[in-house]
Amino acid sequence: MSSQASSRWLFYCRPGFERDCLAELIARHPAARAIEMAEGWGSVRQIPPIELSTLVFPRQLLQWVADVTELPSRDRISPLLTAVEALGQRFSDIWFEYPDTNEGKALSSFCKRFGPLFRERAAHLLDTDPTAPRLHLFFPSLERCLLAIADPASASPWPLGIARVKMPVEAPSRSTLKLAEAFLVLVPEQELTQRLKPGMRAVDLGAAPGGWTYQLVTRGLKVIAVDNGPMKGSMAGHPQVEHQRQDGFRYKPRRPVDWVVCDMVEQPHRVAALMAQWLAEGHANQALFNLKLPMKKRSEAVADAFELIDDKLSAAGIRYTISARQLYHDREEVTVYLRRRR
Ligand SMILES: C[S@@+](CC[C@H](N)C(=O)[O-])C[C@H]1O[C@@H](n2cnc3c(N)ncnc32)[C@H](O)[C@@H]1O
Repeated sequence: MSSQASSRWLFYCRPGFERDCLAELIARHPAARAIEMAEGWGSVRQIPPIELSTLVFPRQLLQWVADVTELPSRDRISPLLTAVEALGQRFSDIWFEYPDTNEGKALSSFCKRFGPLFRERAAHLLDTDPTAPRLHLFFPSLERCLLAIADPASASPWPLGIARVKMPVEAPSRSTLKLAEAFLVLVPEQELTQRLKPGMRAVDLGAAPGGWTYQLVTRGLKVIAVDNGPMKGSMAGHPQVEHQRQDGFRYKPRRPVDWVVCDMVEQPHRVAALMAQWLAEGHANQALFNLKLPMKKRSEAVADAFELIDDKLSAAGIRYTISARQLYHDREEVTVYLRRRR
């Protein structure tokens, strides 16, 4: 059984944050309505196309085109192929996806087996043009598949919307993964090597035990690590690291640095105000920081932090760009990249 519609959107997110996605979409487009909400994903209607990079909670946003239900276990390929052919389009690629949940793990094994078999039968629907739309076959269960389409230029370039990063063995904490992922997701790929390069200087506020500092050091930066706690492992006494045992809310560098990063566990409005102050006073041109979220009204807390940053930077006459995302390695928090524009 298959049904089609064209003005619907499918989003993926961290399980438990579906309502935050919806709140964010409604804040942007008050006419937006939920069609379906499930663990780790949801579908909405009545919103015009939105750039994923301007959203915080969704990891992926795709145009929802069809819903194929009652897939028979003996042959899931035929009904799906019929539904895909009915779209009358060719695709640069086909991705096989599932919710990022415990149940999704079983679906992941299924997708690994099913993907190559389906792709073989759907070879005539593939286009060599890499800018052609990408087809996503999203399996909420073994019996159901949502067909959705991505514009490869604006959708997340990672399966499930998750940029996988490897845990480096020498990093002193798992938090290191957060900063590694943030650089991939929040800094435009073509700009990363210019904006983050050897010889630059950074301040890491709330640095201990040193996972974020490690990411900066391995990219050739010199880091002032501010924390009353000890730096550990490879980051203790490292020649590129100057450890300052000071309060991160009071510390200011003697001369401007290229980056300030901040992972202090604090109220989001305090961190937002501090980061805006760093840019407004010219201590750094780029800031990357975490905002720890409250239990409720999380999208409002992010919007309030953005407003506070805008008030402070506008008052100082500073033009800036800001983007934020709840990363795969973020739990009850989001990561923000704030950059002064010349
Ligand atoms: C989540 S941990 C940081 C982990 C670190 N980013 C890493 O990757 O290893 C938070 C750190 O912030 C520090 N912190 C909290 N409040 C602070 C303050 N006011 N000044 C300096 N450090 C602070 C804590 O001591 C703690 O080490």
